[in-house]
Amino acid sequence: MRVDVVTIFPAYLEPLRLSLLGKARDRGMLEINGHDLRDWATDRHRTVDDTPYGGGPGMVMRPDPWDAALRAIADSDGPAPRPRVIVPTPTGRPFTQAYAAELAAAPWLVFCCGRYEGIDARVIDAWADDEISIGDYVLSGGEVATLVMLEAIARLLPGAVGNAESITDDSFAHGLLEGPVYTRPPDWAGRRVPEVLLSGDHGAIARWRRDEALRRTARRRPDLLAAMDLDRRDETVVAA
Ligand SMILES: Nc1ncccc1[N+](=O)[O-]
Repeated sequence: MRVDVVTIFPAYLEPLRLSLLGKARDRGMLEINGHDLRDWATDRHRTVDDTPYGGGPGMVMRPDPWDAALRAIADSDGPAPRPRVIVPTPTGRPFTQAYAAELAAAPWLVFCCGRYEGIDARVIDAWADDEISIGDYVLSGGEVATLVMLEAIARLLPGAVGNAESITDDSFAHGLLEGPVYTRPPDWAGRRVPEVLLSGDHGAIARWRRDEALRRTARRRPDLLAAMDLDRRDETVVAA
C-alpha cells in the first residue's frame, strides 16, 4: 500500500517511523510519503490560507495550493489508477473497524490534513472520496486523526501484525468489546485471576470470555449490542 499525507506540519508524521507502522514500512508493505503543502504555495510568503467569504472567525485553506499538491501526487505514479483521497474532519463519516478494513484493501490512499477552519469546499468537492471523522470533538488539524487512521489500517495489512489471531479477536472484530485480560502472577495485591482461566478447559474459557465481552459491551456500549442478533444464551448473559 502507498500512502501520501499532505500537511503544513510534516513533523507530525515522524511517529509513522515507529513500531508497527515503521516495521510495515521496513518490510515494504507500506510506503508513506509526507508532503508539505507550502511547497505548492505560489507567493513569496508561501501562504496557504485566507479569510472566509461571508465573514466569520479564523482562516480557510485556499484551493489552489491543495489542487496543485493533489495533482502532483495523483500524477506522480504515471497511469496508475487515481488514489483514494481522504479528508479527516469532524464533519465526516465515523471511522470504524469496518471502515479501516475497507481502506486497508485500497492500493493507494492520500490523506489531506486540514488546519484552521478547514479546506475550501471546492477542493473537497473536486478531490475527496471520503470525509472521515475519528470522533465528536475538535482537533486543531487532521494530522493526529491521520495517524490514528493509519495505525488502525496498517495493522490490518496482511502480515503486519505477527499473530493474525490477535486481529480476529480484537474488540469490534465480532461486534463486541473485548473482555478483561490477565497474566502472571495468579495472585496479585490480594486479587486472583478468575479460576476458569487457570482450568485448562478451553470450552469453558471461550464461553467465559464471550460472556465477559457481552457483559462489558452491555454496560459500556449498549449501542453496539443493539446492532447484534444475540442467541437465547447471550440474551440471558446480558440480562443477568
Ligand atoms: N475531530 C477532528 N478534528 C479536526 C480534524 C479532524 C478530525 N477528525 O475527527 O478527523
